[in-house]
Amino acid sequence: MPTSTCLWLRAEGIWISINRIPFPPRSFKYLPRTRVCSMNVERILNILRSALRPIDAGILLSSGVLCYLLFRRVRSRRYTSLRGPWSFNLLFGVLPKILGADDPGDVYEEWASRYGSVFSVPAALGSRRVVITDPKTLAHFAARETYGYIGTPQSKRFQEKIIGKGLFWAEGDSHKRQRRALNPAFTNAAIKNLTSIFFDSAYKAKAAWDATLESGPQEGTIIEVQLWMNHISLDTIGLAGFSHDFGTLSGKTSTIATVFDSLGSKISFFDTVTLLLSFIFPIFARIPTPRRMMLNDLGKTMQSLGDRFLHTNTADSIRSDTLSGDKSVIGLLVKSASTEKISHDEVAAQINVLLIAGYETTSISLTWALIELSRNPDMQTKLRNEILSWGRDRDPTWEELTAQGTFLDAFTCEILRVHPPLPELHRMAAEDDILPLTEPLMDAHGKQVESVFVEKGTVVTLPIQCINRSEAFWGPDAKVFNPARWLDESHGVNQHRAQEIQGYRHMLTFSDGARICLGKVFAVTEFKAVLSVLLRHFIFELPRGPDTVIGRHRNLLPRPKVEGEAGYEVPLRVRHYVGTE
Ligand code: HEM
Repeated sequence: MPTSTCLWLRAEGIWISINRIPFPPRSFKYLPRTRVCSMNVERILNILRSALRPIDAGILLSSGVLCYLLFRRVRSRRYTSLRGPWSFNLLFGVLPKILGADDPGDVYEEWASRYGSVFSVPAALGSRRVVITDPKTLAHFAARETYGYIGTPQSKRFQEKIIGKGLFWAEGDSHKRQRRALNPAFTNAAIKNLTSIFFDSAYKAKAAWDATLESGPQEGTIIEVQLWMNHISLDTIGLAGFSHDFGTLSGKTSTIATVFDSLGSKISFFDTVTLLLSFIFPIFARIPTPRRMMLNDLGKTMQSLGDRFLHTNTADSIRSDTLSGDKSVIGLLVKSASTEKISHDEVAAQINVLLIAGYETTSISLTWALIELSRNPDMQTKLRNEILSWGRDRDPTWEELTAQGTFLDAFTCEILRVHPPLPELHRMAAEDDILPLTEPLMDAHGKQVESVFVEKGTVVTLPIQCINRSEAFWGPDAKVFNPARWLDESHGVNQHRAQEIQGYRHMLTFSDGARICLGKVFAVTEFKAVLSVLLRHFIFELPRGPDTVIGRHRNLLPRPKVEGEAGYEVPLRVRHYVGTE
C-alpha cells in the first residue's frame, strides 16, 4: 500500500491504516501520539466509513485475521493438540451447527464419542475452544473456578457494562467476599421465610386464570402459559429479591420484561460482524449497534431499579424497626454489607445479578414442567394426587417441599436434568493449566496423553446439557424424560457414572464449584411451590395432543415453544380440576 495514501492510527494497541489520507500528513508530525490515541471512537469510525472503500476494508480485515491466526498457530505448538471436528466456516466455526441443532447436547455427545472426553472445536474467527466431558477434568475445572478459570473478556465487558461489578463479574478474592456477603440470604432458613411469596405469586396467577376460565367454555380455555410463568418468575424475584413489586401478575407491563424479550429478536448482520470482530479488536465492542443499544437500555433500567431500592432502603433504615421485617435477599445483604465491606455499587449490582440469574431461568423451568405434564397425562395425575394427599385445601409445608424421595422432588430433578435453562458455559484459562483425565486419550498427532496441557487464554466449554443427558453418565435411557429414575434405588441415578459428578444432585444445571448457583434452593423451592398450587387447581393439555412438536426459540436463553406458534408461545388448554379426574 503506497505510504502516500495512508495514515496510521494507534487505537487500543492496534495500528489501523486509513486509506486516502496523505501520509505523512503534515499535521501528523506535530500531532502527539496521545492525541491520536485519544480520538474518540465515533470520530475514528466516521473517518473509517468515509475513507475506506469496501475492498480496502476486506483486505484490511483478512490481513488482520490471517496475522492473528498465524500468531496463534506458532504459539500453540507447546500445548496439547486435541482432536475435534473441523469447520470451513472461518467466521463462526461450529457455532451455526450448535445453534441450529434440535439438541445441541447431542452434537457435543457425538463429538465426545468420536474424539474423546476432552476435545477441541472451531470457534469464531478460526480460534478453537476446548470442550470438557471427563468427570475428573470437570472436577478440576470446578475446583479452579474464579482463580484459574475466569469469564472471557467479552462476557466481562458485557457484565461490567450491563450488570455492574456484582457477583457475576467478580473473580478470585472479590468473588469470595461478595459471595460471603450474599450467603446469609440464601440459607434454608432465609428461603423458608420467602416461601409465602412463592405461593402468593402462584395464587395471583390462579385468580387471573379463574376469571378467564369462568367466562370460557367448559372444556377449557387456551392460555399462553410461558407468559404467565414469566410473570410469576419476575414478580417473585422482585419481591423476594429486593422487595419490589413489578406487578406483572396484576396486569402491569414491565420495562425489564419487554427489554429481555426484545433481546430475543434476530441478531442483525451488523451486530454479528461487530461482535465477531470485537474478539480480536476490542474497539469494535464500542460500536452502538441496535443490540448494544438495547442492552444499554436494559442496563439503565436495572440501574434505576437498584438506585431506587437503595434510596429507600439504606442500611440504617433496614436495621431500624420500620424495615427490620425486610427478609428479601438484598434486604439481608444490606444488613451484612458493612461487615463484609460491600460497597453501595456492589449492592446495586447484586439486584441486577438476581434479575439476570433468577428471572428467565425459573420461568423456563416452570414452562418445561407444564409442557412435560401435558405430554404425560398419567404423570400429571400422579403428581397431582401426591400433592393432594398432603392436604386438599392447604399448601405443602416446608418439609414436604424440601423432602427427597417424593414424586414432586423426582419430577423437579428430571426437569432440571433434561431441560437445563443454560445449555453450556464458557470460561477462559487465566494461566497455563494441566487438565487431568480419568482415562488417557489420543491427541491430534495420534499420541496417547495422560493429561491435557492448555494455554493461558484458552476458552473452555462446559457442555451442561450434553453431560446432563449423556448416555455415558446416565445410562441408555438418558434422553428419556423419566422422573422414576430418581426414586429407583437399584436402577436409578445411584447406578450410573453421574455419581462422579458433584454439581447439584449430580447434575450441572446449576454449574459446580465456587460459582455453583447461589439461588438453587430458592429456585427449586419456588418451582415446587408454584407447581403445587397450579396442579391442585388446574388440568393442563396440549391442544394438538401430547405429541405436539416442541421447538426452541433463542432469547437471552433458549426457550421452549410450540412449533408453528409465534415467538416463544406455549398455548395450553387449561381447565379447572374438579376433584374427579
Ligand atoms: C432453574 C433456575 C436456575 C438455574 C438453572 C440457574 C443456573 C445457574 C447457573 C448455571 C449459574 C452459573 C453461571 C455462571 O457460572 O456463569 C448460576 C449462578 C447464579 N445464580 Fe442461578 N439459576 C437458577 C435460578 C436462580 C435464582 C432464582 C437465583 C436467585 C434468587 C439465582 C442466583 C444465582 C446467582 C447469584 C449466581 C451467581 C453465583 C456466582 O457467580 O457465584 N439463580 N445459576
